[in-house]
Amino acid sequence: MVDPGLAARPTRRPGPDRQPGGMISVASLTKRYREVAAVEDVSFRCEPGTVTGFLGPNGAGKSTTMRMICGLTPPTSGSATVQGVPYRRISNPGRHVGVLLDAAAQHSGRTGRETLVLTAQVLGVDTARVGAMLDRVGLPPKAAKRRVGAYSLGMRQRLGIAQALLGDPTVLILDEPANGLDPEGIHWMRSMLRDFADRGGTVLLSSHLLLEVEAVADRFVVIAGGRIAAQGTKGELLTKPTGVVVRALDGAALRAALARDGLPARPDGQGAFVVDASAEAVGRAAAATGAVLLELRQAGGSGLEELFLSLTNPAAAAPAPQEALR
Ligand SMILES: Nc1ncnc2c1ncn2[C@@H]1O[C@H](COP(=O)(O)OP(=O)(O)OP(=O)(O)O)[C@@H](O)[C@H]1O
Repeated sequence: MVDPGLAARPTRRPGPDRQPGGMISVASLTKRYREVAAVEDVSFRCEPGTVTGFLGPNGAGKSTTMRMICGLTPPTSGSATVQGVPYRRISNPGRHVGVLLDAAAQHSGRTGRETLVLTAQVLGVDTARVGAMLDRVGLPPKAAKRRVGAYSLGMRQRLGIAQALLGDPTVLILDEPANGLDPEGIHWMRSMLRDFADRGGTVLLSSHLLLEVEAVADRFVVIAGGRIAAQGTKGELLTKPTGVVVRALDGAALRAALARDGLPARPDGQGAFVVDASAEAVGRAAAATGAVLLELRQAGGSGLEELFLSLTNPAAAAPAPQEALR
């Protein structure tokens, strides 16, 4: 549904009374470059109040998808909207949607401060906000006076995030924003994004590094070879732990003991067995034959990283239950 106010208003008053973030909606988005299918039939939604981690290996199609959402690359087919409106139809979009797609694309001859002052003027934002914004992203006054051409990648990322936030948007679309950030910067960015979403904002955040977004994202969209490989919350994507892992000094004796008690055991490939039974039942079976146990614990579910690797590079990880994910 189109929000008529979004396209009609030239600017929107920022402040505590701002509207909740808009929905990002991507429907059957496809982009082909001659024979290369960069993005194929990709659909997902990002809800207000959430951080969506957009994950995939190099060349998976993340940047192309985000460029299509932001109206920079025309799709071959399909559509993308922000709060019901195609990005290009949003009036003064920087007041609604903060975008950082390529931190290296900033004008290298301007200082950081000049870059933000210019952005503020274009957006119709009070240039007095620039100082506070530089402070917020951790660019000290001395750095703000230097030309962007002399900035490190991490400093450019901070400047790009400041630019994205300057119009006090309710939606953030950030492509690999943690690239080049130091550990303190990554920690700061996570807190900033979490706080942004917790105040009702909508965040779409891409990365090829799962662990980078795992700490902050509510939902994950995994893309590989231009197609959606999986999407959902962490809870939806991971298999639940079942059974116990048990290891004994004498594995063969333990297996025989478990079989005697009707407890089927399968080797985990590392000298232990996974048994679909309670720890007590397994412990009692072992005790009855005097087996010496070296380990007895609850089996873990599949980790998010293992899942990500199995979806994006099947050769690198044990198979994941993909059928359950689609
Ligand atoms: N302008 C273009 N012309 C031809 N092919 C392109 C173009 N832009 C992207 N591609 C191809 O589309 C595919 C997806 O690229 P894209 O940059 O979207 O991936 P990505 O997931 O963002 O990768 P990375 O993590 O490395 O940034 C790649 O095979 C890429 O080579």
